[in-house]
Amino acid sequence: MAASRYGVKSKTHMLKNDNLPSILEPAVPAPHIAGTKVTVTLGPACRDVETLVQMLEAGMACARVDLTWGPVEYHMQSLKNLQEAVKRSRRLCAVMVDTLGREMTIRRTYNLNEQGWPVHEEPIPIKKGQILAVTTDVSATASSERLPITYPGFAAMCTPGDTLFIGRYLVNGADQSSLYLEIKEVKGEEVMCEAMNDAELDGLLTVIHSERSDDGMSNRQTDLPMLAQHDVMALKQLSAAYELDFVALTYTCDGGDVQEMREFLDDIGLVQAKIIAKVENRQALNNFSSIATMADGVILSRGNLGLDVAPEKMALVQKCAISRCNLLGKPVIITRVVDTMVSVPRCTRAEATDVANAVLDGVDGVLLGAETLRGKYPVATVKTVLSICRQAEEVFDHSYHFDFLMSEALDEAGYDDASQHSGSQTGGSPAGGNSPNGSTQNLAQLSAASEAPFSPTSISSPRNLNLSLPPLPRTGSGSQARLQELRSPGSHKLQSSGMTRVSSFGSIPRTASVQSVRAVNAMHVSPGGTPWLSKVESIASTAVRAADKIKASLIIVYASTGRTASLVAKYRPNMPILALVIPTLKSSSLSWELHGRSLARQCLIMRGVIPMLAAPMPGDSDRLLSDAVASAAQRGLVQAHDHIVCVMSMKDDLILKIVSMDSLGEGMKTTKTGSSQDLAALGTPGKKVLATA
Ligand SMILES: Nc1ncnc2c1ncn2[C@@H]1O[C@H](COP(=O)(O)OP(=O)(O)O)[C@@H](O)[C@H]1O
Ligand SMILES: C=C(OP(=O)(O)O)C(=O)O
Repeated sequence: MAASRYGVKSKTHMLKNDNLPSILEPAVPAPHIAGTKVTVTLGPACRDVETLVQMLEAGMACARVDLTWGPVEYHMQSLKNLQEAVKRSRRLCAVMVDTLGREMTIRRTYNLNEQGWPVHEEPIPIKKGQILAVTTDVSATASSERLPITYPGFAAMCTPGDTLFIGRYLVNGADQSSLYLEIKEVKGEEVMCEAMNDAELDGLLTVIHSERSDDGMSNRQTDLPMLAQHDVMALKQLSAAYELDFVALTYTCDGGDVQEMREFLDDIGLVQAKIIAKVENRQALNNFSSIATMADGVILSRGNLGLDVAPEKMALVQKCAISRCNLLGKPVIITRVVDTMVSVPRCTRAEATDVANAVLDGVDGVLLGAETLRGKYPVATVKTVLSICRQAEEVFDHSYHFDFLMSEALDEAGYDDASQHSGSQTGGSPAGGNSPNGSTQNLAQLSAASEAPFSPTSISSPRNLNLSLPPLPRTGSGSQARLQELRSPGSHKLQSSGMTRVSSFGSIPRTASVQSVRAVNAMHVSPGGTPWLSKVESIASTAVRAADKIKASLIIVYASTGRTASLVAKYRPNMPILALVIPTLKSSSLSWELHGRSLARQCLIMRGVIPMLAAPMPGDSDRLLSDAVASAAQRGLVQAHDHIVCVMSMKDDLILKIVSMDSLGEGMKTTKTGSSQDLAALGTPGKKVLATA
């Protein structure tokens, strides 16, 4: 089980319960929301206040507005409605803004309907076998013969033999509005293509280019700007009016993109917003380790990914990517779960199995797209997905997951005590990180099309997950320059800082050095060959182990950045995690602001985490905890005599504390001295402090 510098073990599904009759019993209706979180795309089908209230009550944790489509005024109104629904339902909901970024679309005229949502006129019919041009000629009108594309550099991206997919925004790829094309010739600004199927092109048409070649991919997508001008304007406008918790980075190419995005968000004052990197093509899979390391979370855009990756590789890519995110402790979300529910009230068996398998794989959440944007059953979709998740969580083998993480012990490199181990390690494993004999498969290899050499047996090898961190400089140079252009003149922070700025969500701080980030791959084995953990992660994992051993009903984690809470969530305890967010006072120019609400909402995307915002300036420490416990009892999270494991601090030391519920189940049992019950470590009641960080 020891970790290897050649890669880490892949995780297989282990069911805690394989008794069929008992599996058929309904999942105990949980008083809290399922551990796995649902993000909903707001659009015409669901953005009225009443539907939003129903989706919140059904368990929606996060709402996404997507700048790819719809005017910013439309999204402003959606967020206004959401605010009202949150107030009415008294439920927390995180806000995610998704960017247009490198997305390419076909230029078509449209009108705005009375709600301000764009509607196109007649669909464009295409016949299988016909030749048509995708053109960069801006004067062209969209027709069956010529389709003008938004990206001026498009023709330079294309080579005969490449394939194109043109489909309605958020389509499933199998409906009438999905067109597959093969590029035959590139003539100046006209890319001549043959249609592979009949289609009726309707709505906003997105274009996905897939290179024919697997080796030596040109990665020309990198030349597209990382953010569109529209994104920059919209992010500024939306953030002036609403608190934005997450920004989704479309078509992330590598970790460098995430760094640039962080710089940009900080520059426009969105310092609290977390970055969720969207992994949508093979290039992103090639650079997956750097993306997952730098970002606060990852969305596996399975629709787009599925167009660039051979079908037989998709499941393997998904499992591999989820496993890596789990090892890094980064929230990971998948898309395209129940496409069928766009038009019918019940998902297919394959979709239901897919959702459950993703939960067993270790996913944190699912993102609903067309299902809620334009689907007929948005509320039923949220309910269906969450009940599948809840049922799968019942059989998720938490101990196996815990042991898997422990055996690999991949930790947050470059943070606190990590650096002391790095010296003797960084030279040991090359940045490419594959085994010397080349036996390790990495994500890039898994994603290669079927004609590339690939041994199907190798995926079952325990040494298949190579967590190598690819070099930071990327293959293209376009986006960095363009982002500089988008910023105010004279801003050269990126070049001058000399530091790699990365995510701090439960893992690596923004100011970690390039070396420490690169050392991620090398540092999960100590010089002596024994896996090791940072102190915080050691406490977080110990809390999960302790909670398991004493059969606690709840883990309470005090939170100010969310790092400790996310490390506890990483170990996927068998019980909910209450993240008790302690608000902090921060000065901004002349005024003081209370911070904490955004973190509470951001905790909503972590599997198993239920955020609770503590009162500002809470009184004494014991009171704070007993109030939190009483509140957890009111929410049905704990009952009489239950145990609760708490991760908190005392002076500057991080400690574990185990408290018990009173016999009425209303609050915490207190000791004779009136303070909370004994501290305990791994079932050793009465022992004080356990570890410090
Ligand atoms: N026993 C306690 N009483 C009061 N406040 C506490 C106690 N333990 C922790 N806190 C507060 O909770 C917050 C948790 O911070 P920290 O442990 O750094 O979490 P994170 O990993 O989220 O940054 C801090 O503001 C800390 O002061
Ligand atoms: C790109 C997305 O996902 P998919 O690739 O699954 O359509 C999305 O939902 O924004």
